[in-house]
Amino acid sequence: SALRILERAFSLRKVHSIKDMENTLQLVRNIIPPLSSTKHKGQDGRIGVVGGCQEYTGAPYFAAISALKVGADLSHVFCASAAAPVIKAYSPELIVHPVLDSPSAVDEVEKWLPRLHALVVGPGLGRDDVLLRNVQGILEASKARDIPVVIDADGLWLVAQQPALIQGYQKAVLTPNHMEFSRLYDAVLRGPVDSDDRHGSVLRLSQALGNVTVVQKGERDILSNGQQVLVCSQEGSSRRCGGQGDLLSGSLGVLVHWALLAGPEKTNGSSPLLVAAFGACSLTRQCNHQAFQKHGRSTTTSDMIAEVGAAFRKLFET
Ligand SMILES: NC(=O)C1=CN([C@@H]2O[C@H](COP(=O)(O)OP(=O)(O)OC[C@H]3O[C@@H](n4cnc5c(N)ncnc54)[C@H](OP(=O)(O)O)[C@@H]3O)[C@@H](O)[C@H]2O)[C@@H](O)CC1
Ligand SMILES: Nc1ncnc2c1ncn2[C@@H]1O[C@H](COP(=O)(O)OP(=O)(O)OP(=O)(O)O)[C@@H](O)[C@H]1O
Ligand SMILES: [Mg+2]
Repeated sequence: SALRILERAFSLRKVHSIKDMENTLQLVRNIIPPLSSTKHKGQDGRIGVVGGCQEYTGAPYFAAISALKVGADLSHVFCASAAAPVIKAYSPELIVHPVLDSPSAVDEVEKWLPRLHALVVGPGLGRDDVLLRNVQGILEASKARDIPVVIDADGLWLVAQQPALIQGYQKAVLTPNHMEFSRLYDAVLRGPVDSDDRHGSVLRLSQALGNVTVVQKGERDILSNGQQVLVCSQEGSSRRCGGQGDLLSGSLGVLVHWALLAGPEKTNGSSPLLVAAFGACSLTRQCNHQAFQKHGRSTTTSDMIAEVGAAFRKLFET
């Protein structure tokens, strides 16, 4: 019957996608640098998070600590002055610069850029005009130095106002949630998203931005660089506490650096940034799954961060 055929087609697609997922996970494993006694501090990643303001201090903390837990050696936060003491007090592991609301913010961050491998721009940034203008300058300076940038949260708000800021920049990855994707899509393609065609929508947005890598987070994550489309449906949970996106963008900062270092030979011709993004999505969802098994409805993002080590081992060190 027609129903049978449909069922069969669906299960075949499912089998296929599990195989695809496994193949892509293997590419992620290929880009992970081996731990070695001959490396010096900093070699496995110096990451900067640009975000954190009066209202939001958790988001930049989650992103920056996740980068460390995934394997970066040093994690910096460039935030507004009011957020700095708070973020420092959360963690002695982070290097916190209270510069984002200073008139010399761009210069202050630019001093550090030669020593950073990737920037994560937006977690907890807020939408204050002064901060956004400074972040615009930081993005321009990062592009001029060819530094990879992951743009999330309010960084995406800025990009929706000024898509030209990242248009065509091959080292940018955008990580919009549902709302952020609609806003970006509307700003760039001047029309509403076709909710029946998520693949096509992500593909078109990436193409319209000049092949910038786009990760649309959701029940399944859809990733595209304007050429290829990947789907990540790693099992997570139904718990949707705030901050999971910050864990994803912070992890992605490190993975992007590792992927670009490894280069396309290690990713079998696939885009390194797409492979990195797939790794960060899988890892975040696996952390969510493991934390939910222990904590159920009381799961919070801190519980997920406590799972990064075990989740990483399970997915990538098998
Ligand atoms: N601990 C911290 O410091 C944290 C701080 N964070 C920081 O907060 C800042 C703002 O970020 P954001 O994500 O809240 O963005 P924003 O555009 O205001 O959208 C929010 C609204 O969108 C909607 N909505 C969402 N999903 C939807 C869906 N699937 N389908 C439909 N609607 C959906 C929903 O609207 P509602 O249901 O209320 O109508 C929701 O209220 C940013 O800096 C970020 O980093 C966070 O990282 C968390 C941890
Ligand atoms: N319905 C869902 N089922 C399973 N996983 C989901 C679902 N929605 C989102 N996720 C996962 O949660 C993570 C964060 O996505 P989400 O859409 O919550 O980001 P966000 O809104 O930016 O989060 P944040 O609160 O940090 O700002 C991603 O890894 C995504 O895969
Ligand atoms: Mg977010």
